[in-house]
Amino acid sequence: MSYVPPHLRSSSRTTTTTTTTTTAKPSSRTLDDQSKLSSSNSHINNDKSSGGASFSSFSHSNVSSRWSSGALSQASRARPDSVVPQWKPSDRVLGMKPEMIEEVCLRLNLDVSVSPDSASAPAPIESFTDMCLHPSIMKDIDNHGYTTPTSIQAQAMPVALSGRDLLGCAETGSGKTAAFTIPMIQHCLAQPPVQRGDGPLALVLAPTRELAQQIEKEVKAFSASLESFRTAIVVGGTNISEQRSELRAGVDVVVATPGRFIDHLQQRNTSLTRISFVVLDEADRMLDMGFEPQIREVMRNLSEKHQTLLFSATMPEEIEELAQEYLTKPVQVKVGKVSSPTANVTQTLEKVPESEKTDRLLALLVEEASRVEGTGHPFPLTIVFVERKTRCDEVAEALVAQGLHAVALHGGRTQTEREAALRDFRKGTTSILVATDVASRGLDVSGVAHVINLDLPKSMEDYVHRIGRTGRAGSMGQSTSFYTDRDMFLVANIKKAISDAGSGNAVAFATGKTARRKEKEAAAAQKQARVALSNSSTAGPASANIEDKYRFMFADSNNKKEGAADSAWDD
Ligand SMILES: Nc1ncnc2c1ncn2[C@@H]1O[C@H](COP(=O)(O)OP(=O)(O)OP(=O)(O)O)[C@@H](O)[C@H]1O
Repeated sequence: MSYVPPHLRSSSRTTTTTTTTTTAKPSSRTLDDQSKLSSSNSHINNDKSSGGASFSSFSHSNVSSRWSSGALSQASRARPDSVVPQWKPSDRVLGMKPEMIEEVCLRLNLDVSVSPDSASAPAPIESFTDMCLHPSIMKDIDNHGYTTPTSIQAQAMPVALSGRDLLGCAETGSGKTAAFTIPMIQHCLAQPPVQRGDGPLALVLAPTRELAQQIEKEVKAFSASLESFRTAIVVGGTNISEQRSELRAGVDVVVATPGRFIDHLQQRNTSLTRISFVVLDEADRMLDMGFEPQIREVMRNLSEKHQTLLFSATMPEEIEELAQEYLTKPVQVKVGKVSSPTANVTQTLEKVPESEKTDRLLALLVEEASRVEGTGHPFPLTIVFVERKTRCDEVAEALVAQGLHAVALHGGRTQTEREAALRDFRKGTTSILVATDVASRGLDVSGVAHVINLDLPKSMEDYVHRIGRTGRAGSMGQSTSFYTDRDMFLVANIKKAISDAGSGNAVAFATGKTARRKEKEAAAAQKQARVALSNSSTAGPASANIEDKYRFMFADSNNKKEGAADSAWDD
């Protein structure tokens, strides 16, 4: 196959209208659901500060929110108090001795810590049965095919079920979603039923629409057997009026991107009044994307008695700052080394001049296509990450022109296009997804075999999340990253990760603002050095002899600061 450059081809993308996805089940919670729940709970008290106390005396009078009270039409009706489910694990777990707990933590590679003035963390639980969950949730866990909790689930679930705040960190693809989804549903079942005009009982905020939609599916899956459980997805790019009716009717759980959720609060379509369970998934990404004001606004206006869970595969210092501000005596659960690439992915680095990247990508993919041809196997699902939206379209077009099944996913496409791209990729009808960082966090597509970084990301954190789209849930994956001279600082880190993984030594990277500043400074210093070298080796200020491979560094388009928003902004 020969490569046709993008400028010689025509683009025929169409724009379509938007849709909305919401879940509504008819009636409010049945008595049966609640009686099953109380039988699955014990009668110990739970308290965030002590590890167990009752929230039953909770009152909303101290909530100073613009949105939290009186936001909806039925504001005059007294809101029921939130309840901390009086949960306890099985007697077997309750009887575990400290040395047994230590042995389980060691075996599951768990690092659990609490602040000195708070109660110790609940014991990790190695079976779903030992969690004494509502029978319908147990049924749905079974239907989902989960037999044993993953390490993060083993520890995070009992923490969440006991009403404590949590800072959870575990590698990509390790099951963090169910670690909060399952306890969240159990928590909601213990609350007085939601009525029309009530705000939700639980809120999950996620950085991108795709991730929010995926989490909503997971909530639905684990609440499928609960007749009355209602979940709403609230993301930008979809029909706001349908979301409004859904929210006003009253839902148990809202899964949202921050911007759109704030829109609904401002329009008084929902409120924070009844929220007693909050999850910030990929919180560091939300901060990166500029959602900090929205997150703070929500967190500041919540009722006093609520529990908060923060999850990510990387734990930059901003997250720890956020945790300090908004978590009350949290239990910190870390699985393995924090912020390191998953050991399930074989990482390869390849130096490719900027101008040759697309050709090299095509060669790689065409070679792969010939390898599977005639074997009866489909082309392995592959994600190609690029830096910018425009490049994303160009690369996808280049691949399609070669007869490969590729589609672009980025924040510049319509919601319908984004959903269709991901749906086709999930189904396998499109085997190559060319994406910006909008797809780098949390996306779980089973069978992704290869992640290719056509452009390296800006930080090690993003690298860890990107390559974590493969090698999930214990499967093995492969990553190939192209790099140029401008990426040398990041490349040094990746090389270290590869050599450490080779020696069985997962390495934790410095992450967060400081690390990113250092990465930027190092890149700028390298660039300056190259400019100086280039100037001194050429005849004059025109620097006409800049090698082609360095030209991108001087081109105007390269200086345009499109920022994280270009790759991943969502609302
Ligand atoms: N206990 C379990 N048993 C079997 N499969 C599981 C279990 N828990 C989660 N999984 C599966 O593992 C995959 C990864 O889970 P999930 O998407 O929650 O990972 P994650 O830790 O949130 O990853 P990321 O950091 O990339 O967001 C999913 O396909 C999920 O269905």
